[in-house]
Amino acid sequence: KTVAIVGCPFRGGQPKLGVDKGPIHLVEAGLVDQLKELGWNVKFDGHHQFEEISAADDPPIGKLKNPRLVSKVCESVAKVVGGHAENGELPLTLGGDHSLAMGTISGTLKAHPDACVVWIDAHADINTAETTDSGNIHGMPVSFLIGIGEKVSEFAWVKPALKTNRIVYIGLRDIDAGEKRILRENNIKAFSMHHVDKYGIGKVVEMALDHVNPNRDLPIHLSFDVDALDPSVAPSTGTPVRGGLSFREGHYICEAIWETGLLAALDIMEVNPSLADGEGVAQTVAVGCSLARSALGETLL
Ligand SMILES: N[C@@H](CC/C=C/[B-](O)(O)O)C(=O)O
Ligand SMILES: [Mn+2]
Ligand SMILES: [Mn+2]
Ligand SMILES: [Mn+2]
Repeated sequence: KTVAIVGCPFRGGQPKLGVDKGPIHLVEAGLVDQLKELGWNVKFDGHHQFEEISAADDPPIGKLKNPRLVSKVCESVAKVVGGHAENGELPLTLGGDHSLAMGTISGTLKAHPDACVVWIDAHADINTAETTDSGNIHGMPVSFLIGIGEKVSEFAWVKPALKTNRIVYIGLRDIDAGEKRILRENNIKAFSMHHVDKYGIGKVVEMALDHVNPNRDLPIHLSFDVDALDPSVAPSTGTPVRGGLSFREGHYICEAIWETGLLAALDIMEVNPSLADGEGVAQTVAVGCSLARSALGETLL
């Protein structure tokens, strides 16, 4: 089996510097060799170089910031991820901010139209152009993927290919009012940290998969935003929120998804190596690598 690492040094979906350095830190922590150790044939053709669009050429559209840049980058990522998936490889996208998931999931759905999405995050990332307060597009990718909200012509390439019953969230705890309404109105299944506390992570993952993959026969795209983890576990990330997943809960999710044998694509997003102190950065990068390993077959026994 081949895993294709797609390094995406991109920060245009959010304002903090440094998240574009996530991929290089993850690779330099030894991720390629770690995956080879697990028996994977690893394809890594270097980090993608995204063409810049100057701020002067990319004024906000409504509230949306860097819209043309985000759109262009995500469109190219969709082609790359879709290409790897169509080659029968497993694309492992390293972010970079979570707006990239507009590209990765579009790519996966092109190769696997019946794929379901397991979205691990403190946030729902489902704001539309109308509901966003920040205008940061890393808070919006899911709305484009399911095709809700006013159309933004720059994003016309994003097909509404994700059905609302094919996505499930785990780890939510910082949702905007508009997003709560969208989740409710679209009957989108979401397991917050309340549910994790109430049922335990094992039951939550089972219920999540029962919802999006009842017969365990659909390919799974796992999109993991490291801010789903508690900030004590992954401090170096742009939008940390207290009360998150423990180290083990995060890794359990990845192990359980691997156990299904249905993993088709993986995103490890929002590692920003420029925010915490040295120890916190090393810890966050190491957890990004270990989550990837767990999702790709590393077991404890
Ligand atoms: N909901 C907030 C936060 C978005 C967080 C995005 B992240 O999950 O990708 O970190 C916003 O819309 O700005
Ligand atoms: Mn490539
Ligand atoms: Mn996110
Ligand atoms: Mn998040």
